[in-house]
Amino acid sequence: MTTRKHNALPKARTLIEALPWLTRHHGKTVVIKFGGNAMIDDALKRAFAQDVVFLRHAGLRPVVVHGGGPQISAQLELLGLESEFKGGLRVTTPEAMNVVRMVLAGQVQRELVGLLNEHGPLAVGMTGEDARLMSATKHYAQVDGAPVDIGRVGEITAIDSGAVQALLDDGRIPVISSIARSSDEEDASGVFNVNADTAASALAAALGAETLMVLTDVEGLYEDWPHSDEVISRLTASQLEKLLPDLASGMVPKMQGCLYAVRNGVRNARVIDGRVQHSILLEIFTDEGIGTMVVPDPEPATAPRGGIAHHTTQGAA
Ligand SMILES: Nc1ncnc2c1ncn2[C@@H]1O[C@H](COP(=O)(O)OP(=O)(O)O)[C@@H](O)[C@H]1O
Ligand SMILES: CC(=O)N[C@@H](CCC(=O)OP(=O)(O)O)C(=O)O
Repeated sequence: MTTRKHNALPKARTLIEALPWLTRHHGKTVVIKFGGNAMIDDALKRAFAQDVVFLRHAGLRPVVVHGGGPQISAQLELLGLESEFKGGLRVTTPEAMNVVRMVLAGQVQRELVGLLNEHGPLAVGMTGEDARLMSATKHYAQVDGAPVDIGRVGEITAIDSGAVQALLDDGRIPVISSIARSSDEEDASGVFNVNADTAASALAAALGAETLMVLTDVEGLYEDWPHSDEVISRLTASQLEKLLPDLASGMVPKMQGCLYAVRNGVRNARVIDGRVQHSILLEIFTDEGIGTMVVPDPEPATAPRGGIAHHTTQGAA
């Protein structure tokens, strides 16, 4: 005879807590940006893949846009090439462009596609070059108010999301590298390096996604980085716009992307801690939520009173 002691109530409670969120998100598109700095170890990458597959089986339409900044820098270093950033963007010589393309499409994307496909024939990798997904023109960085040439860095001019929509309709999970084709006639065979946060936000807007979720290596947007441990839990587009000039380094394209997304039809944009295993599920399916959420400005008639919401956490420098 075998006996079993039942203690299923906490598990059932967790599942029931997810019910309203499952109902709310069913059929909705979620663009998830997986930052290179959040891809710390194999366990985290596997948990990320499990979460994305979970979303897909729960009836959402997840799209992954991945980064790979640290991985590109490591490869450039191996080749004896230095990494330089201006205005948060990599100065991309034609030589570096080949490395960016090789690392993003040939290494990082392949690894994520492989991890997702351990769960079934789900993931399909693309770069922005495929099916004309992303077209771009040369981008000049703004340094001290002046435009600076940073090489083959692209500014997105058009998104053709048809192939991504078709993959989603077919139940697949698109995994996208942020390389764009040139939209300039005199540079027809050229390609551009696009910041992955920027690419994810442009794609989220083009797809009419419900949510843009950006996984990075901090808990969210700190109000007074690097001095304070206060994470801003929720803010409106206008509140974010006022903070933008004071933001530094990698947070600049991230928060610019969140602002662009919510101003172009995405219902909310969130920055969450990719170092926490299963952070995607915690954010989407539990009542607490983690990280920072940016929402569109309220309609004037329903404008809430009060300022930016915060939660204090451990860990900021
Ligand atoms: N206000 C801020 N709040 C949180 N992080 C900030 C802030 N300002 C700058 N940062 C920096 O931005 C980094 C995240 O951007 P980045 O390094 O580009 O990550 P990813 O590879 O995930 O895109 C953080 O690790 C932190 O060093
Ligand atoms: C123009 C530019 O800076 N492109 C980025 C593309 C990768 C990226 O954005 O990766 P993370 O999200 O991990 O930072 C780069 O070359 O590093």
